[in-house]
Amino acid sequence: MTLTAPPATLAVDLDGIVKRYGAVTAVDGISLRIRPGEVVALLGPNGAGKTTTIDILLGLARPTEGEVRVYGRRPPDAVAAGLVSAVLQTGGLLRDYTVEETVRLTAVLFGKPPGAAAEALDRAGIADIGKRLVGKCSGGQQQRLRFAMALLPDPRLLILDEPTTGMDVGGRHDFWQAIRRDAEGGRTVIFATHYLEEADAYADRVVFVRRGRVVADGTAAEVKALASGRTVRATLPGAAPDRLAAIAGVESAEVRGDTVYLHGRDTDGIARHLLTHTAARDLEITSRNLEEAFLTLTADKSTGDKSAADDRSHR
Ligand SMILES: Nc1ncnc2c1ncn2[C@@H]1O[C@H](COP(=O)(O)OP(=O)(O)OP(=O)(O)O)[C@@H](O)[C@H]1O
Repeated sequence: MTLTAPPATLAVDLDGIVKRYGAVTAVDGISLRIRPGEVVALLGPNGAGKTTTIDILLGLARPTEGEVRVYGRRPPDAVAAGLVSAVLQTGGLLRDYTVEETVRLTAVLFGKPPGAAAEALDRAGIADIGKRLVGKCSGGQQQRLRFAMALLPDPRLLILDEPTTGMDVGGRHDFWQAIRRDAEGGRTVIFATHYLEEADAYADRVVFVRRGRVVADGTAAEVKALASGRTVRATLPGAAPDRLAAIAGVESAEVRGDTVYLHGRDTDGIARHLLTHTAARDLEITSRNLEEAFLTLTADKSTGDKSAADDRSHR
């Protein structure tokens, strides 16, 4: 997919970003273009550079090298203009205020009319718990409160750094429902998460970061295919692994008893070969899940297609 829009219309344009803290290189050359309205998940193991990238987008850290633009502006200018806001994991809430008071106070700080507070509560899906004390809210409700507060400047870009850590399944579901509903109005959303199923379920696009670099970038389905291809499983008694590995398109072959497992990207071609040139039967083609893709892409011996990943990072 090629991006044809001029750079000024991009929500985020990171170009060759490097961030060093002394001897530590937290970000090692990230280039990423995000269009308005995209919901993008940043995934990666601990220390991959996700938070540092987010800090750079929020103007909290300055890159050592490279250029960054948020809606065509330097991050501090974009934040000052109310184009960007963030939902961070902890802090920022006063336990003895009610949910409604908290949002109203924040609206006053932003110079917004009281109606803005009611709208933000509604958008975050917490209008019904407006009278509840913040200290009595669950983790998920508190995150939706932070979301409501972040919505007050009506930002064009919303950034969330691991927003659902510690929430139960129901809380996470409700939180993401509120974010997704809001994003349907065209808001750009970037979130870092450790929950792969969240990226799979809620992001239009998944960016895998490892050691400060983008190792894969695409839809969850594309990233899964890029990372690990698919697997053809078949019953084929007496199969020799080296002959299977020689079939066009096979990247790895495994034999367990009478069952063979052939991994590759052109699984249709592999299946066709098995059916026409061997006695294989009971064929089954399966995708690996995002969890396996993640492990493959972030392992030290990555089998990810680096050149394809690089192409995608410049979309
Ligand atoms: N202020 C800092 N000073 C020194 N090193 C830092 C600083 N901030 C981050 N780092 C280092 O940079 C690397 C990237 O950290 P970062 O927090 O961006 O990763 P992350 O992907 O967000 O990880 P996690 O998922 O654990 O939050 C790590 O090795 C971290 O220790």
